Amino acid sequence: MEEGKSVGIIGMGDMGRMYAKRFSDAGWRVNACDTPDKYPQLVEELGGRKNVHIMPNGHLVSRCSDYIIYSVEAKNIDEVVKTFGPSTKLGAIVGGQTSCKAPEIAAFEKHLPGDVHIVSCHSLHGPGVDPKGQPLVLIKHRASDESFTLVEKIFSCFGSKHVYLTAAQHDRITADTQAVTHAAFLSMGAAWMANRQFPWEIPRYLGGIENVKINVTLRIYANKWHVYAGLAILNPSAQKQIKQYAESVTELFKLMLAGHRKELSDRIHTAGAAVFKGDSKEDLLLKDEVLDRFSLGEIPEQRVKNNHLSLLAMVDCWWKLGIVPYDHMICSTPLFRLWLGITEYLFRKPDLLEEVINTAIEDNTFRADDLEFTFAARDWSERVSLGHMDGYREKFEQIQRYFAPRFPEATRLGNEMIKTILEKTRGD
Ligand SMILES: NC(=O)C1=CN([C@@H]2O[C@H](COP(=O)(O)OP(=O)(O)OC[C@H]3O[C@@H](n4cnc5c(N)ncnc54)[C@H](OP(=O)(O)O)[C@@H]3O)[C@@H](O)[C@H]2O)C=CC1
Ligand SMILES: O=C(O)C(=O)Cc1ccc(O)cc1
Repeated sequence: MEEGKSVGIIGMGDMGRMYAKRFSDAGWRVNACDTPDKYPQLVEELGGRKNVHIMPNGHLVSRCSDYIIYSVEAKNIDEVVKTFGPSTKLGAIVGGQTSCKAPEIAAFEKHLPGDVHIVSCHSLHGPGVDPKGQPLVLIKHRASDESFTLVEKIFSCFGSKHVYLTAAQHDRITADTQAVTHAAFLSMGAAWMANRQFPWEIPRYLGGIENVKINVTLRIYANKWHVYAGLAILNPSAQKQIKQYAESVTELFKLMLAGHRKELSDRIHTAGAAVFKGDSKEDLLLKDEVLDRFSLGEIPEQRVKNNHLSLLAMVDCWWKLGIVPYDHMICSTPLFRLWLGITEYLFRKPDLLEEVINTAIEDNTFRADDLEFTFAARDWSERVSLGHMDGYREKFEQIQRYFAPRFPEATRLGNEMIKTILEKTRGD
């Protein structure tokens, strides 16, 4: 270990704990705290762990640690850095693990003493995913080469792929990848609840890419609302993406309702050509046999057709915004790779795409589902544009309660699915 250097972690939630366990297992001294009320509980849970030192508050962590990571809610970052930043050890390095860097860097610049170095980070995966091989964004915002080298050395135990970005680049890319992906899955959950459906009980939503939709939606709703609210509402680039997604959903749905086959088909093919430029015979990111393995329900013998409005709108949205999602693979999360995997699966199979367009025009049994999905996409977009955390939370937690009984099984299956599928869709 580098001459007794220590890591401080402020915020011992899901990500902070994962970091603390991995750093301490690698031999680094970890000084960690959460809010003072959680001190006794944290001491009991982790106090006996080798190299881990639980402290009552962030002042104590800040004054004795060499690299301090704020792993708190993005919405609280200003307040927390304001409180503990002035206690930072002279010449130490400070970083944050929030999913949106504009408010985090602003808080550091505002509240940290001038002698403190700033190197921020962002693990592009949730706490239950093995960091090995996953992207880890590192932002050398205000730091000597020596400080940056120390941070890289501390993180080397993760085995993640280091991606070097500025804070602004980070926020632009994560708006394209994370924020808009989450908008799609959040809307699916909202639509299923509005129709009082549990999709794993409905043949239309079982097997193949439907499994990914269900598992990922439940995975998002099983997580904490503030993670998604933070990266949608606080990221200055995210609103535009989420708004375009809602517009794409609405416009495609109107073409379907009006039965404008040619216009719909032309638009879908134009968008597909812009996004999926490569050779259509290239290996697909996802394959049927993998997709079918992870079902929460009994897969019907005969696959039920779907018009996949959510996927068509995603490609339309990328096209309208000039986004080529493959350009972001190096900086992608597991859920983004799954999402890209299923859109690619649809658009690189011409027969399936034609079937989807026919279904969209001819099969009116989807209208109720699509209507609710369209309302949901627009409602999420409006809540994000209004910028009210409480409005976002209320909707998220209502839907969370609806799906909660299935979280344990969905999380287990989702973990397996992500592990299997990610082996095939690493971000390189
Ligand atoms: N979960 C995920 O999948 C990922 C999350 N992130 C980001 O990492 C950060 C942490 O997320 P996550 O661990 O999931 O969230 P959690 O809510 O599990 O953890 C945040 C913790 O910080 C605590 N906290 C708040 N204020 C203080 C304070 N003043 N002093 C000490 N602790 C405090 C919170 O306490 P309390 O609950 O009482 O407020 C909570 O325990 C977020 O910014 C998130 O966006 C990044 C990658 C993935
Ligand atoms: O993979 C995803 O998109 C997730 O939902 C998990 C996640 C959430 C927040 C992050 O900042 C990074 C990863």
